[in-house]
Amino acid sequence: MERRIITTEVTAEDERIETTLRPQHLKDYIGQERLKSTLKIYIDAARSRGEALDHVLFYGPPGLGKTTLAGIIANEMGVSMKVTSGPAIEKPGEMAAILNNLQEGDVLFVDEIHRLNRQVEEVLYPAMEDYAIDIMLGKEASARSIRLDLPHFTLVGATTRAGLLTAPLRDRFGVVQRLEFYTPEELMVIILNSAKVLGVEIDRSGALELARRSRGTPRLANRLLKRVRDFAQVKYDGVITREVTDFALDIMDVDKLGLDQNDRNILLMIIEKFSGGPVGLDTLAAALGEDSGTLEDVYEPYLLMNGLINRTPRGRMATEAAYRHLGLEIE
Ligand SMILES: Nc1ncnc2c1ncn2[C@@H]1O[C@H](COP(=O)(O)OP(=O)(O)OP(=O)(O)O)[C@@H](O)[C@H]1O
Ligand SMILES: [Mg+2]
Repeated sequence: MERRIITTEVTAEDERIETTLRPQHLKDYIGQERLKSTLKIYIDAARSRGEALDHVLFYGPPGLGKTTLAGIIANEMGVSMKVTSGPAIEKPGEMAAILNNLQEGDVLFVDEIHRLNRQVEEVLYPAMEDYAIDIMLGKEASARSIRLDLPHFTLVGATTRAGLLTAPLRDRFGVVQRLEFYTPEELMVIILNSAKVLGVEIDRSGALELARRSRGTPRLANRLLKRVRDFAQVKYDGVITREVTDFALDIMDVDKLGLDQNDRNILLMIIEKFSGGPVGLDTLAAALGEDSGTLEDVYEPYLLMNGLINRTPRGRMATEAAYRHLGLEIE
């Protein structure tokens, strides 16, 4: 698929602005109310006992704030955070070294944790359960393993693909939390905050419209805010209003629901090529030239949430709302 402004993948530009826009404390983190109140209880309890927080797994679509939450946990616990990711660690020894360098209470954040290979993952089992690693010394007949104690630490794992996590790994997390899409009202608050940090002038109706078209995703909201600001500066007097937002997002091909051409292509494919469905995930992915995992975890959740597609035992179906949204007649 074509490169899109509304991609939820991290771009180089995002990396720069995300560090400045990322909330540092729970009280500044907008939305995810249920998750926040649960987390707050665990954090307060661990702190009052003077213990490390239990291991936490965050899952959900990209750009909803998993990495941000990991940082917040470290800040709230008053500890440091070490960051790594599933694909970055190739050998068990590398994981053992990372674990061995942690300080008491530290947060180890493992992004894309579903991509750890099996041997590396096995190092985590005793580490998470008993705060220990087993190290093999010697070879073959003379081989023996010694157990090395680790400081009590908190593993925070993040994944967009919870279904790919192995059961033994998933079971070792005491806290498992799913991130939800944000409401337009929540995104509006995030946008107004970001605008302040970026020194952009925006009015409430501009912010709300931008929020409605950001696919429930803060990362997109921040990215679209920056693009709309460019339009406001060049074409208008610098202030982002509803009119500027509409103008800019229409040009960027982001529609009223926040769908872009790629999202609409998925709906059109189901409707036109597969008579509205049902069509199996793999068949649909092949027809679109897209990876089925990406289709399922990146594109589908938002379409599902908006009631544009249904998942049935026989495959995906376009709903009446999808026909209506695209201005098509139901056959
Ligand atoms: N609740 C929030 N309040 C304010 N800003 C937020 C919130 N959640 C996320 N953001 C903003 O969105 C950006 C993306 O969030 P983050 O990087 O934490 O997402 P993620 O879930 O880790 O995504 P990925 O799955 O792609 O790694 C952050 O830099 C931050 O600016
Ligand atoms: Mg992240």
